[in-house]
Amino acid sequence: MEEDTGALPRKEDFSQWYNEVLWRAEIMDVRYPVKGLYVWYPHGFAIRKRVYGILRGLMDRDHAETLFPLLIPETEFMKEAAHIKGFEDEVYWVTHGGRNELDVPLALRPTSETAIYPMYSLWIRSHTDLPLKLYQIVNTFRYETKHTRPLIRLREITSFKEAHTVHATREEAAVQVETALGLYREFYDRLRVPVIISRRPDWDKFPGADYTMAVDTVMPDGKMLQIGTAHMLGDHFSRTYDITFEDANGERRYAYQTCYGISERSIAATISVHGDDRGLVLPPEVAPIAIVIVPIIVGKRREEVLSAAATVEKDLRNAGFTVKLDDRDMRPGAKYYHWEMRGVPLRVEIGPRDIDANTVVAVTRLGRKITLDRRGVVEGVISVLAEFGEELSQTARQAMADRIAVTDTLEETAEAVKRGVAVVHWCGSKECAEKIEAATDASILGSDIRSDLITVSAGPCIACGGNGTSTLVARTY
Ligand SMILES: Nc1ncnc2c1ncn2[C@@H]1O[C@H](COS(=O)(=O)NC(=O)[C@@H](N)CS)[C@@H](O)[C@H]1O
Ligand SMILES: [Zn+2]
Repeated sequence: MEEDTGALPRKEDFSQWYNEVLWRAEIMDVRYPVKGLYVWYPHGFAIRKRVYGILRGLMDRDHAETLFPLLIPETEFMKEAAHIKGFEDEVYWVTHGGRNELDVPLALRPTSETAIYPMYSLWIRSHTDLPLKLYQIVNTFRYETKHTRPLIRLREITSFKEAHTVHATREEAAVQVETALGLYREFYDRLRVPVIISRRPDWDKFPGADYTMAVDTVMPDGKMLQIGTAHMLGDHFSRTYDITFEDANGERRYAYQTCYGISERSIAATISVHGDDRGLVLPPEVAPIAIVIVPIIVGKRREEVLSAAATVEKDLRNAGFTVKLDDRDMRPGAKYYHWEMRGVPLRVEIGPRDIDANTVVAVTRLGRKITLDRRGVVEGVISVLAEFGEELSQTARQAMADRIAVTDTLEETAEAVKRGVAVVHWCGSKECAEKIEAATDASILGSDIRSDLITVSAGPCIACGGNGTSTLVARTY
């Protein structure tokens, strides 16, 4: 890859910072000649592998992973009216095989309900087949007409985790939606990314769903990014795709369903929330390299320092860390710059003084310097990295808290959404929503808010004075 040249834009110029850090930290190459499609650099792919390793670990607790075809026949795709309406402008179609025109055009899956549910109809017969909880991690395709952005708004979503569950009752499906939200909260806790959960207004729900619960985070520019959704599908799709089961009394019943998805926006959020002016800052759990060892070579003790560094590298690797010993013939400062850009959480420096004192110096990516006893270096590193992870969580949580404002008037709200999310009382009516969105140049994100940073309350709608409940208003990606 191209070598580092010059400083990054400051993080407060977030848009430029984000674009530049993607290539300087070797995450994505955006030069692929199809709009909305991008290429994973190996370093970015290694981060993706760890992020989705965490997600798989959580999903595999009580889901089974599977894989459905990419191509969906028009006959199946066109069955669910609301679903089609929501996706008809976004679907890519395959119309030819070679020079032969296909008798049935095939959709590239924008999401997989219409690929999966005809098969669920064949598989599900009895209540003993329920609940069925499957997921897949695939690429999906959406002909996004808004501004595309790497990891954030793609035409090929390369890392689309979609879960599709089937239940005997609406109540059980509703519980599953809550379970999915708990799983997403746990996933984002592991990425040290703070989230706010809310229920999307009806006009923003998933096409064909009863309701949509969304997981959002505040980005450094104050805009909200939707980084996960969980949908209650009710029995809409089971009636369309004839997913029925025989209940305990032998009655044939329509099933109730949910689906919930996460994409590489999870990685966009991790990069954006934790990064700083020197580049990536990665939580230890997702860092391809957790520790870089930099030997401080002075004068004639070069060999001694290098061999001491190699021993520490061996000890840390045997303890299970991914460690890199950077023995390149470069100034230490240039090495620090290189690894800070790539978000390595911990640097361990070893020089002649450390050998004599039988210590090593640990420096976290956030600049905390700790001298560790050489003998206890593994235990020392374990606790420094644990504290580092906690520090990331707290810093990110505080940054989000600083961008949440409770506002009582349209004017205050219009101000607040310039730098973050406003919590207002809204009566739930469409006309008031339009008034609020027009006055603030922002969007109603949702009510039924779940966040320990926000106290939900009732109060006069800021547009009409009627009975309102706490609702999020913010600019969005
Ligand atoms: N164009 C896109 N690029 C990147 N991520 C996207 C894009 N569109 C949606 N997402 C992400 O994918 C998540 C799931 O997409 S969705 O449309 O809301 N839901 C579904 O497709 C359901 N079938 C859940 S599996 C969204 O919450 C959002 O975080
Ligand atoms: Zn109102």
